[in-house]
Amino acid sequence: MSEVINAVGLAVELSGNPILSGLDLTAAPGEIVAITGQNGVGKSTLLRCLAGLLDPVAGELTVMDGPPSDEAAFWREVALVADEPAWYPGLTVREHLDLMAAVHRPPRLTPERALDLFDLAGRADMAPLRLSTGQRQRLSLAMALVRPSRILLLDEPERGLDAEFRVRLGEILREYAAAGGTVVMATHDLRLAQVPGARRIEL
Ligand SMILES: Nc1ncnc2c1ncn2[C@@H]1O[C@H](COP(=O)(O)OP(=O)(O)OP(=O)(O)O)[C@@H](O)[C@H]1O
Repeated sequence: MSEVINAVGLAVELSGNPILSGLDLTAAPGEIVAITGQNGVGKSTLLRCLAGLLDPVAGELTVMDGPPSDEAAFWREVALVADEPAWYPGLTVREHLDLMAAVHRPPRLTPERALDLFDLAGRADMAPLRLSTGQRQRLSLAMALVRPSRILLLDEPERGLDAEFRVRLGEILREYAAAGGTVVMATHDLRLAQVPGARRIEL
């Protein structure tokens, strides 16, 4: 199986301070890689690097066919859920999902299926800003999962989620990987990091 992410000897600095050094990481289609470690160890920094939002100062990094780049062609294959997205004013929860399904063809999930899977059916006609924190996080994840992608990058996807939904999230990620996708997530949830089939990397 050929890897879709390959980092060798990666080093990253922020404002001249070394954050990561000598980091090796691989991820193949069908894999879930869970990056764990203490606050400030560099998990989000690593994800930003994999997303092409931050350039390493040393090492080799390949994501799919080359170095990651913050360009439309790259983002067509890569879905990132990190900070809360900017919600479109005037669009409901359902319409945010409709938008994803209309733009990214063919959608992985219909908006109706996503509303069910992410327990948002009862909130479909509300504006996202009227949702609770955990419901907004579920909408962020649902929008990423409606789109087709090869790589899913998640920064603390468990943020705001209740214990029951965290278990479901593990199942959703397993399904994504079983269909050939690659998940790389930074997490503080050790149960999520140990979802069957996940490989854990402690920074
Ligand atoms: N602009 C910056 N300049 C210098 N250092 C920074 C900058 N931004 C972040 N850092 C430092 O980089 C380190 C790594 O931050 P990062 O957010 O990647 O950690 P993390 O492992 O994701 O932490 P957490 O578990 O708290 O989310 C931290 O020590 C942080 O203080």
